[in-house]
Amino acid sequence: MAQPASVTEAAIDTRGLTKRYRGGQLAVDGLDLAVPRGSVFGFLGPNGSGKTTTIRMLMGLIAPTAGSARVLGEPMPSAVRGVLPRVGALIEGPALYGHLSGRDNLVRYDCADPTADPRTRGARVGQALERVGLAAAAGKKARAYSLGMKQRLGLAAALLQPRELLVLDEPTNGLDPQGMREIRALVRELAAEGTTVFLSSHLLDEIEQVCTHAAVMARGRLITQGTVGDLAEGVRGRLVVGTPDPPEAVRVLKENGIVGLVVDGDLVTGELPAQDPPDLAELNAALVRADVRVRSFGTQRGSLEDAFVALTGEGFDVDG
Ligand SMILES: Nc1ncnc2c1ncn2[C@@H]1O[C@H](COP(=O)(O)OP(=O)(O)OP(=O)(O)O)[C@@H](O)[C@H]1O
Repeated sequence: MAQPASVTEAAIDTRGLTKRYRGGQLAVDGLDLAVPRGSVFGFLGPNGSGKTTTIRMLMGLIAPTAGSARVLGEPMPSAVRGVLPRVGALIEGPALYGHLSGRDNLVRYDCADPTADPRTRGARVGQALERVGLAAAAGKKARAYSLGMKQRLGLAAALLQPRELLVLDEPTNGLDPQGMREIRALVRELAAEGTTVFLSSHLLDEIEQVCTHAAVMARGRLITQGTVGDLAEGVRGRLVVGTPDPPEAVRVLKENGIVGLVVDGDLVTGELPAQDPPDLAELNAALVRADVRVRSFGTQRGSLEDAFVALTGEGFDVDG
């Protein structure tokens, strides 16, 4: 039997999506994004690269200047009423009532959702609190919550109903390492249950830890997208040689075409040239022939950060 189009299509699909703010700022420029169903998709870029603007267009909060977006197979923003109940979103910090308890914030939120069944409300609120680890603190006023607890409460609000897609804008922003680990564990758990998760982050290691796929943004443009493995693999690894004779090692490696040599203590690292890279066994033999004592010899896999720097020619920690 043929699958309905909404199941076979990508969870998020944009064509030439563009946003120019009224002040003239081109925040998102011709974005073609394809988020496969079932993926944990990292939307990566430094501050100001256009991530939040994209998410706001995807959720129908602002209209694009040009281009189109489909979410769960439906055009946005025109199908926003039908799409939003199928999507859990955590955008720009949850809007909470400080004088209400965590539990009452969720009840209030659920009451405002016309698709939510009031008969199951109590049970669903309890489950969502349990899920994000706030069951014990459910009766506490939200203003007494730490930043991490507020973030988790926002996530609980997104989880009050089963969702096909979760859209999380910088879900670990401002959290301590323990809070970050908890959110990441929860994301993995949700993904394992089949929910597609689209999360933005400016943290490369976070994307490498939880995501199956990623897209990289810089100055409003999509630099690259694909599986995290492929993105990191596109970057050549660095050669790393451990030796008590760094000056001699540098000389021999240079003679054999290794570039960008750096000495750090007894470690010598360098880049393998893209054209005609030397055979690693031959390289090792050349070091030994020149009486360079070699303690360790190998290549280090390229990281997503290396990929970003290689693709944009700039460091990742750019403040917007
Ligand atoms: N309402 C607005 N009016 C005018 N310009 C805006 C508006 N919102 C964002 N911008 C600008 O658009 C660009 C992209 O901003 P956006 O918030 O989408 O980036 P981001 O990648 O989400 O960064 P951050 O992580 O800091 O939120 C920035 O240069 C920003 O200053």
